[in-house]
Amino acid sequence: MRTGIATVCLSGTLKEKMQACAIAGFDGIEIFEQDLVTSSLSPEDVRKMAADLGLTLDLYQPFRDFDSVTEDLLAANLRRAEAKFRLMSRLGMDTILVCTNVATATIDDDDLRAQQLAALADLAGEHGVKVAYEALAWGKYVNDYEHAHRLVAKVDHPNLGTCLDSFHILSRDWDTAPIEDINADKIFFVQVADAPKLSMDVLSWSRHYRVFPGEGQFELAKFMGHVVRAGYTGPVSLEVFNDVFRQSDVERTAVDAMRSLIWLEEQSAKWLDTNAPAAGNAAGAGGTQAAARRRYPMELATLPQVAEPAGFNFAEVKAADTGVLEKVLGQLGFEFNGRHRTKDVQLWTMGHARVIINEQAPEAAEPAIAALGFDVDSPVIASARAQQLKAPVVPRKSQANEEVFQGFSAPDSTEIFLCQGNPDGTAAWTREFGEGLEVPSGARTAVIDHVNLAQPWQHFDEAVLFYTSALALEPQPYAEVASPSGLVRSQVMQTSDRDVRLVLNLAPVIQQDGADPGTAPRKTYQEHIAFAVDDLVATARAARDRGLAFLQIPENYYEDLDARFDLDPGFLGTLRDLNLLYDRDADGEFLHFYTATVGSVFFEMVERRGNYDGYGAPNAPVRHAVQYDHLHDLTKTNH
Ligand SMILES: O=C(O)c1ccc(O)c(O)c1
Ligand SMILES: [Mg+2]
Repeated sequence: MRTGIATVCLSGTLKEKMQACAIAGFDGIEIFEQDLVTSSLSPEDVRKMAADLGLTLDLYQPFRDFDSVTEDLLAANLRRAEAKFRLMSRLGMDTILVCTNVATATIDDDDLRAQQLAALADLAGEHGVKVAYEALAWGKYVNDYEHAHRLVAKVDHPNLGTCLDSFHILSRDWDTAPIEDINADKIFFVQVADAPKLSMDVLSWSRHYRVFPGEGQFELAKFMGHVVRAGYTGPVSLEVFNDVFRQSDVERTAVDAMRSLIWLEEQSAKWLDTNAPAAGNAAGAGGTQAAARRRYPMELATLPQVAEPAGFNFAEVKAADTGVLEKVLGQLGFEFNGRHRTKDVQLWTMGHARVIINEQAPEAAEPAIAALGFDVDSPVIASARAQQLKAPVVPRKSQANEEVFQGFSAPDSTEIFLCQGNPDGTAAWTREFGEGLEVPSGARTAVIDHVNLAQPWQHFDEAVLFYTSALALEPQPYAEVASPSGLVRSQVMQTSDRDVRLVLNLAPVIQQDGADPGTAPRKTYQEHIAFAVDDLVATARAARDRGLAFLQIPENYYEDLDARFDLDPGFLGTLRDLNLLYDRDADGEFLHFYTATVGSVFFEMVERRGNYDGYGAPNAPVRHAVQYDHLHDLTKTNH
């Protein structure tokens, strides 16, 4: 699959964008007109720079508001087009995207449109240019790819073809199956973008909220499957208008973009292998699906295959002064299992929940989540996959006879380790802390239930794709939770059996009182690790007896809880007494409590009753508000 990206996806100057695209490994780029017009580089410079960087210049775009116009306007539009064709010849480019008219169209007549497009194609032919006609989802008269292609077919000119853009097609819910019926020679270009499902006008959605494949909710593998079956072999090029990507680090965004195409290529191959072509498609006849896929002219690379992770292997917290972490874990009921024989780390366990306290933090570093270990079938295969998806490798020192973990840095800089757990729930590496520390047991008592990681605003989408593609977690639609410092976007990534649940939170940055203006706001991201136990009330009582500082829940919460659930007064009293939170739905019940925050980390204990599958979402605003209050109290007493 030839990969491409439109310069409009990235921040920086045209030169910076081109360099970042080459570093990330793209085959070619689309030049977005504004990037050229505003550049100090001459078209000849751009042509040379692209050649030097090994990038092909695949598409010049957009050319707007051409068709469905009066005769006067048509003449002006042809003149405008000719100027662009001349420019393209200086750039050494041969394909231009012409999008359907949104602004100046006044005549809704397909015959007239076809005549006008034919005139454009004739002119393009004189300049050796190919016109790729794209239906914008908000085009005045033409906003559907099949309509645009009917016009292309009607004109039947070698210099006029179709541009398929997944956003315009999937945002309108158009059926993608008819793409297969388009003559491949007539598909001049394919653009891909994903997007979250939002209910807003399609223009604003398209201009601000597109994301890279795998970061939204469109069925892009299916879209691509139909494109491949049509016989298309040209570039598959990202065109993502996104406010965040356009202001974040250009090289990093380009790598995120490339990862999305590598992943989409694999997903498209998988889709083709598991979906039978409609009867009559030549390549579908006989043989296996995979063999059928290989008969299509576009070659699709695949990746090392991994199953979903089977569970959390460990969580690691790090601090310069680990005393308070040790205290809190002890109060929660964790057992200290000793120190590692060669490294400055401690092991704490409760059932099969393993927490490593890492003492190798820089001076004055406050407690924070540093790493997560996941159980996978084959750490080597999973690691190969992650590396092919451009995940940055984390070196981890180890001695002879010690388990070597394959590790990667996630976009939020949490280190992700790929481990091999035992079927009895134990982990072999605990031997490095002492013999016989873990009791084998199939029971899922005291395990890591979920981990909640705060995401910097500019890396949220990248994180979703990272965990989806490298770790095979399934993203769920995101929710927004009210907090005193703003809405917190919260997205669950999980395995189908829920043995791994990761919650990504886009946390607003709180400007603390008294912070020096002009200095960067102190990060107040809070992250947490939640452990599931069998009897939360007993766990809470024991923790209270050991002196644990619970997150204090306001009385108003319990009054509201009673109003909503009509709870037994004794049970309500217990919840109130122990600062427990409660939720219930058709599937079951959820009891949980939180510890006070230490550094940027806090802990949660949960009990899931029945098949309760959530996280106590109605309680999240209460937690945020109490933590916010507490943070303010702390900053006030500091000044
Ligand atoms: O938003 C637009 O105007 C626009 C322009 C060119 C495209 O290829 C496109 O998909 C959208
Ligand atoms: Mg487009």
